[in-house]
Amino acid sequence: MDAFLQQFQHLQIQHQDITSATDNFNDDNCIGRGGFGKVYKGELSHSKGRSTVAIKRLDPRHGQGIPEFLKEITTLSRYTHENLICLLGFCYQGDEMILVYEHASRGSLDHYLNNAHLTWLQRLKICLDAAEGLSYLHNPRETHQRLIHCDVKSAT
Ligand SMILES: Nc1ncnc2c1ncn2[C@@H]1O[C@H](COP(=O)(O)OP(=O)(O)OP(=O)(O)O)[C@@H](O)[C@H]1O
Repeated sequence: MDAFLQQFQHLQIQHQDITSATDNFNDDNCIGRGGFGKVYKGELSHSKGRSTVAIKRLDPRHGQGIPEFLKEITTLSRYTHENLICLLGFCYQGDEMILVYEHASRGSLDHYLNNAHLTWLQRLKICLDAAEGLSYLHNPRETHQRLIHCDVKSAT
């Protein structure tokens, strides 16, 4: 574990910074819930500067453990594409396992797709952008292996 933390030191975020950013995981800052646990919105400093972020707090009752947490960090830190949400950092302190992502300010795609004002041209662009992101994952490069997502959806 020490070697892992050393390798990803640049992505580490202090627990105290996360509790301040979320007002101690106040439900008012909760923006969603998924397979990992609750997701909060907050502003904090991370590997790429300071911005609004999505903070995923792992809830062990959801069946995710340390191996899944470490795998998410190892995998996501290797993939960078404009159509993929970027992993900005993580916190592994005491019992806490937290992942920090770039915040998608327009929310889940399913809400966006329900917007009656969305034109067919815009819908087509969304399809192509999503396909480009997937194509990037599917094509192996020097920095990463081929990745098959297996769970692509517009929301939870
Ligand atoms: N980066 C983000 N920016 C904005 N909102 C987010 C972000 N990540 C998650 N959310 C919100 O939190 C909800 C749950 O996200 P999460 O990724 O945990 O669930 P999921 O997509 O079902 O993942 P899993 O497949 O692991 O269950 C999303 O539907 C979305 O509303």
